[in-house]
Amino acid sequence: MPDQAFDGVFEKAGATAGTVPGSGAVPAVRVEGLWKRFGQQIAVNGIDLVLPAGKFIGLVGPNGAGKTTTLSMITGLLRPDQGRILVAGHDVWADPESVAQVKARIGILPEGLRLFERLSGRELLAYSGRLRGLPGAEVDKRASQLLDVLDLTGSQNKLVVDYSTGMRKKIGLAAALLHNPEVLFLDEPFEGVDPVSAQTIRGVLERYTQSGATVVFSSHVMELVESLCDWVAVMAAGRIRAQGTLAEVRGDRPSLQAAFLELVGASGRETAGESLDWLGGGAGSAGASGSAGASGASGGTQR
Ligand SMILES: Nc1ncnc2c1ncn2[C@@H]1O[C@H](COP(=O)(O)OP(=O)(O)OP(=O)(O)O)[C@@H](O)[C@H]1O
Repeated sequence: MPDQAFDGVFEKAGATAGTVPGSGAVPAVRVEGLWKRFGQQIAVNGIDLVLPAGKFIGLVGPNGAGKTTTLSMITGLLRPDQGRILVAGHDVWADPESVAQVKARIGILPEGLRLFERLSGRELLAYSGRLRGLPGAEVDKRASQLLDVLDLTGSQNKLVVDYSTGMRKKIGLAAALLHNPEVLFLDEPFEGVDPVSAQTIRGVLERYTQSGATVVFSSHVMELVESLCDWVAVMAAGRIRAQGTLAEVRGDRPSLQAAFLELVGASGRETAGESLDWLGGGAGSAGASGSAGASGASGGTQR
């Protein structure tokens, strides 16, 4: 869990950008008419999105909804076909210079995280910090604090290639936080992370948002989003189905999960699988007509 030792990293979130995150004046992200197509597939279908600063924001949607594509365009990794994106008031795709300016203000933990495998965890942080232009002593201090809080001090000299999935998420998160960004984008940050590490990550992120910074993360786990986020955007089939405070998106449904299923048109899927009447024991696994020979070399022996 974050403690006093961590104050130095987050106490002036966004100070390097010269703005006051969380003031409410400028949204962390504003997206207007955003489109992305891959061949015949429309991944992002003309979306508008406003994500307020200083919030813990969940971007949720079923598989293939367009979440990763949207986050990639917002973070300057993938060029949109059409539309405008402002991050902390800066137009991401206006020109090459603006992409660089936005990248300096944000941190990213992307999907399918690719790290420099032949560096140790500590070397990776040192490299990330220097790449961000931080002085060496400051990088050392922050790296030590992050390694400590994320329970990686004991593994700091191990090569990243030898890290477990959860350790990779944590060192990736540390690298994304090191320069104290204004907005942090995380694609499935809790995937493959054990409950103890998840709790640690959660504590770090909560503290970070309390300092005025913004976290935008994608997830499939509604309970997690419901317990962490104060703002939610629901995406399906390349469109935004709902966006607003957790209470607004949930409406009068009993849970975010219920609201989500309704919003993405998946209510009533509880009976999905009924057509798989051959699946499972005791349902006549040999089949109705003449399949015993194909499936039952043991001569129809049933266990
Ligand atoms: N590089 C690509 N080339 C072709 N199609 C792509 C590419 N990237 C994404 N897509 C398609 O765009 C759609 C949206 O994909 P995306 O990865 O953004 O969804 P997602 O919401 O992040 O899904 P998941 O929750 O499964 O990670 C999908 O139909 C996907 O197949």
